[in-house]
Amino acid sequence: MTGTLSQTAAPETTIAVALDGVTRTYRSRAGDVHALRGVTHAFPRGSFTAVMGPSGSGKSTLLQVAAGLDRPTRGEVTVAGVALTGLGQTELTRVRRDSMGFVFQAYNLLDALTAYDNVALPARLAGRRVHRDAVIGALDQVGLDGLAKRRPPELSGGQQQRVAVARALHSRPDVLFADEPTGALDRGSGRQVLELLRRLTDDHGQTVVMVTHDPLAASFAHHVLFLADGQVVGRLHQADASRIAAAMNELER
Ligand SMILES: Nc1ncnc2c1ncn2[C@@H]1O[C@H](COP(=O)(O)OP(=O)(O)OP(=O)(O)O)[C@@H](O)[C@H]1O
Repeated sequence: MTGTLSQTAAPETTIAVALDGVTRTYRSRAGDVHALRGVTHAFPRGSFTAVMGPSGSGKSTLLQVAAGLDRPTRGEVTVAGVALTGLGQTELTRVRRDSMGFVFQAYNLLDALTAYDNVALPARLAGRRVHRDAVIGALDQVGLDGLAKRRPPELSGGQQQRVAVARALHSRPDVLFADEPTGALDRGSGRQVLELLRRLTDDHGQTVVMVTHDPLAASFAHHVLFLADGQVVGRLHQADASRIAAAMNELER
């Protein structure tokens, strides 16, 4: 661990991800676009939060900035006690690799590799030793330990997405970021993935931050954070899909 990281690390924190006054302005020839305007929010450890809001409200930008894939114009992002601002690219890459997992709408699995090898691949690419128990453990967590030798084309869409979740969990991340993880799935498969994300938080203390357009998907989360025009405009706790849909309708009016 580098000096910067050890100075800023606070492992006892109950906050997995904190955004403090985060602004992100895109500068373009047509003028400035204020994608995030002073967002302050703490994602507690072991919580499942859905981020919702109308198209263009800043959801993807929030996820990118929280995950250190993009830097805020102003404000601070802290992940697992580490302040990301001021970290160099190498340190940032290391924090991302060690503390964060990512799941996207597209599973991004390699068809030529088995489920096992897809889960192990990021660690292998990073030159790290792969422990069989850890890979099987990650597949077990997503309910696929019996299918470790299958290749993606031999799995359903929902099973493929669960392999992608296992791959993200293999590094034991502090936080799992998911961007529309059920966007490409039918309702039943999507439900399995959402139940899995909820179980990971309830039973294993995993923190999950998920961007979604779908009120039903968001209803699996503990908390829903609503964005509009780059700002946090509402929060719901343990809400059902109809309540979330009503809140979205209000925002889209
Ligand atoms: N690279 C960029 N350059 C300029 N403007 C951008 C860029 N990326 C996003 N924006 C703008 O920032 C605002 C927020 O975009 P963002 O993608 O975060 O919204 P979103 O809520 O995820 O939208 P959607 O639901 O449509 O995916 C939008 O006005 C968008 O046009």
